[in-house]
Amino acid sequence: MTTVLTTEPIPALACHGLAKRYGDLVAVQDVGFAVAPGQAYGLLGPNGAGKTTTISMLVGLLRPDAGGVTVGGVDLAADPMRAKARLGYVPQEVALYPELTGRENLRFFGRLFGLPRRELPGRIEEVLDLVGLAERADSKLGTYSGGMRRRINIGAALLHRPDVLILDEPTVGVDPQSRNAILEGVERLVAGGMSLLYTSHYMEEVERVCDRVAIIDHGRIIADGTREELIALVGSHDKVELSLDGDVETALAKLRAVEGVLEGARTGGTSIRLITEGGRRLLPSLITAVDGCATVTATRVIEPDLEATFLHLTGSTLRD
Ligand SMILES: Nc1ncnc2c1ncn2[C@@H]1O[C@H](COP(=O)(O)OP(=O)(O)OP(=O)(O)O)[C@@H](O)[C@H]1O
Repeated sequence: MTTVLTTEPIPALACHGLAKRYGDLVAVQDVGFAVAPGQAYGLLGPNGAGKTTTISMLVGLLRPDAGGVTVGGVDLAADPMRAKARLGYVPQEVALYPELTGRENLRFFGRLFGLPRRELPGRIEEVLDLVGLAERADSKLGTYSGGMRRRINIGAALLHRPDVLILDEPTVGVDPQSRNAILEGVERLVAGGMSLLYTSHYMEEVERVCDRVAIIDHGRIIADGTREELIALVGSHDKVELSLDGDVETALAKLRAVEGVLEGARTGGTSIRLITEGGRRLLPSLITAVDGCATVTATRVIEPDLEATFLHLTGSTLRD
C-alpha cells in the first residue's frame, strides 16, 4: 500500500483571530488570513478600516489583544527576532535624511539593521536596481520626489533579504508617475518570487498587483478570494448604457432580443440600460440591432470590479 502525503506549503505570513481595541473603539476584530509563498496578497479597505492596525500587529509593533501571527511558520510572539528577520516592512511614513544621498540613506538603514559591513555595498546596489533608483543614488534625498523617497523606503525594507514584503498604502501622496514606478517595482519583486502583503484603499492598485484580496471594513475581513471570486459575489454581468436618437421604445424591444442581453429598461427620456453577458463585445450587435428605428449617440460599459463588490457588501463606496 502506498500512502500519499499532501502537505500545504507553510504560509510566508499568516495570522488568526487578531483583535485590537483602542478604549471603546474596536479597531480590528477576528482578522485572519494566510499569504502563500510567492503570493501577492491585498488588504483592501477604506481609510480607518483597520489596515495599519492589522499590519502593526503583523510586524510586532503592536501587541494584539487576541490572536497570533506566524512568519514562515515561526511564531511572532514566541520568537520575535527570527520572525521579524523574515519581514520587510514599509510603513506609511518613514524618517529619511534629506541631507544624505539615496545610497547613504540605505547605508544608514543597513547598519541599523546590523547587515555585515562587507556585504552592504553590494546589497545596496542590488536594492537600488530593484527599486529603479540606481541613476539617482548619489543625489541628496531632499531633491527626490515623494515617490522616489517612497522607493528608498521600499529599498531599505529589502536590504536584509526578507521573505515577505509588507507595504502600507505605498502610493498615498505620490504623483501619478512615481505611483506607476512604485507599482512596476512591486510587480517586478513579485515576479521574482517575493511574497507580498499590500494594503490600499485604491481598488485599481490591488486589482493590478495582487492575486488574492481580503476586503476589510470596520476592523473585520468581510470577504476574501481571488479578484474573480470576489467579483462573482456581486454577479458577473456587465451593464451597458446607451443614449439613443429615434424611436426608443421600438429600439428597446429590439435590443432585448439580442443574444447576450439579459434585461433592458429605459432609464431616462432617451437612455437605456441593459444587463448583458459580454458587455463591450456586444456593442456592434447592439448598434446594428436598432438600425432603422434609432441611432446610438453614446455608449458606456460598466464592468464589475472590486469597487462594485465592496459597494455590494457594505452599501458604501471605498472612497467614502
Ligand atoms: N493609536 C490609536 N488610538 C486610538 N484610535 C486609533 C489609534 N490608531 C488607530 N485608531 C483608530 O482605529 C481605527 C483603524 O485605524 P487604522 O489606522 O488601522 O485604519 P486604516 O485602515 O489603516 O486607515 P488609514 O489608511 O486611514 O490609516 C480607526 O478608527 C482609527 O481612528
